[in-house]
Amino acid sequence: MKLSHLSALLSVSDKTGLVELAQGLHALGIKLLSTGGTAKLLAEAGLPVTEVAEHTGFPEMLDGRVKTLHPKIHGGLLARRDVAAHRDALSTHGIATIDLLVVNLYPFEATVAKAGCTLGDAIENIDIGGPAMVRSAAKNWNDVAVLTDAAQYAGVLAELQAHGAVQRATRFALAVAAFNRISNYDAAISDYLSSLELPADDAAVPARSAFPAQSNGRFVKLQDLRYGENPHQQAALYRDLFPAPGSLVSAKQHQGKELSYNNLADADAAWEAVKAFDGASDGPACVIVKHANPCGVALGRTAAEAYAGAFATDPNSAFGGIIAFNVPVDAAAAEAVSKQFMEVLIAPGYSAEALRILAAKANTRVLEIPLDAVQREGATPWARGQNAQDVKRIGSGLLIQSADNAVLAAADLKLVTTRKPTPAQVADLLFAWKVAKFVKSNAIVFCSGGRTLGVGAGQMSRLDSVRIASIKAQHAGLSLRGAVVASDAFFPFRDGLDVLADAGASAVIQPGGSMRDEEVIAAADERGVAMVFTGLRHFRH
Ligand SMILES: NC(=O)c1ncn([C@@H]2O[C@H](COP(=O)(O)O)[C@@H](O)[C@H]2O)c1NC=O
Repeated sequence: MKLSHLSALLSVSDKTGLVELAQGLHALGIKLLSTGGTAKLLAEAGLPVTEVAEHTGFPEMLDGRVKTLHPKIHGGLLARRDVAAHRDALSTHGIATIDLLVVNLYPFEATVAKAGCTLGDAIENIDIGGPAMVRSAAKNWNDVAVLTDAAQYAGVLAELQAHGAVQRATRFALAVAAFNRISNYDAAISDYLSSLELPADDAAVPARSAFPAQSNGRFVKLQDLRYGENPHQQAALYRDLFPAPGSLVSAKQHQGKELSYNNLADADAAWEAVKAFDGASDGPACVIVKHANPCGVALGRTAAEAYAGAFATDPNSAFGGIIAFNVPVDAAAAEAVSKQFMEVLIAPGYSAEALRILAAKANTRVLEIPLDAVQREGATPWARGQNAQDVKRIGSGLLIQSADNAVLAAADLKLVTTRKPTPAQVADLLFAWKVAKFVKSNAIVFCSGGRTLGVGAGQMSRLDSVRIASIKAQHAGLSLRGAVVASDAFFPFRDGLDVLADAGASAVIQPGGSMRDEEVIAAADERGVAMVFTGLRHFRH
């Protein structure tokens, strides 16, 4: 097929797949027009290409700041082929139409992500001519196909080969993708510039705030949801433009009903909590979540053992829960969880046998989220598979904070009582503290032997959370004798300490910092309870 009346303008920073695309276009008879570096590459590949400078009669200038900003380019992209006056204007001024635009932009995002990026480097990587052409072509999508991503090349080439033209629906989709790309590009520029402190000169690396003067959220829709938190609310699921490895939005669903809004919210709570335990160093962990709170968390030698511990904490609440593991689910774990009704099961993997067993629970949503790309010791929260920031919507506003990614070690604990916790108690205190972080405030978590025994969540009074946690343990038939307790924030009075000591607790972990710390420490000493302070609070609202 010869499409010799068509011409394509190619101007790309990232040259991936470019030669193959240009070869395909050339084979169809499409004329190639290109900017300096791109033209050079095409010419080296033996393709006949006209340089933009030759086409416009104007040299590229100002270190490439002006290359394609010319009426011969923008006229060729913007002219409506169905309007006689546009066609006349083109012929009066000797402007040829451009039917296909292939552009990707200077790598601004990658440049500013590098440590040591100077203000000057950042500014030089703001592409001007590229986005201008993309806008022109995308506005005139009825007549021009605009490609802004190498992933689009093969499909467009195949359409040209099959139909001799790019289909209308494809041109529209390409235009939408093009506007999304330049909108994301401009948002990245705005984020960068509005977050920095102007340095003395352009050769300096500017200091940047994590909270830019304008926040430009960039999210991509994954799916519409049947409804929101309640059936009268509409909802959809979005992912970050660049999701962190091991995050819920990258889940593969093996089976089960469509995920609902509440399923996703609870699944995220369960997954983030179980991921806090490293399968390699902590061993298998299982978290069961109901209404965004863990109702059971346990470690075990196997996934099945971890599940048994988590389930035993609160079998009533576990019904219809979300179950998450930090290690692959084997047949034994699949058999074990299959005995209960669960909404969602999440794990980094499943054995073939486990998937076969779970298939019998056809409605259960079974999600797989690989954890291999997560770097436990990664330099950034993103590399560690965590959000760097938390965002909460308030009336006409947002609250943005750095995420609560703090992790505590035994060496960080401050002993405040005469009685010292044993090494086994210290391990349990750290386990309880990790769990408390994922429980809504006021959070109280009784634990022993690497498993929860009673969880008090979301109460307006800390004392009530202690009472509820101990009552729940009683209902589950679990003794709290010798248990350890984590409190997400300090005890304001000794009463909470007294209730947990009455329940049988022998060691407590809490931030400290109350006006009445002395009173609470005295109560612990009086009751023979060992207590450590973390100096760190884990409020979760
Ligand atoms: N200044 C211009 O008129 C201009 N026109 C196109 N560009 C960009 O130049 C790049 C390609 O340059 P080259 O073909 O020289 O390697 C592309 O990323 C394209 O978006 C421009 N560069 C910057 O604005």
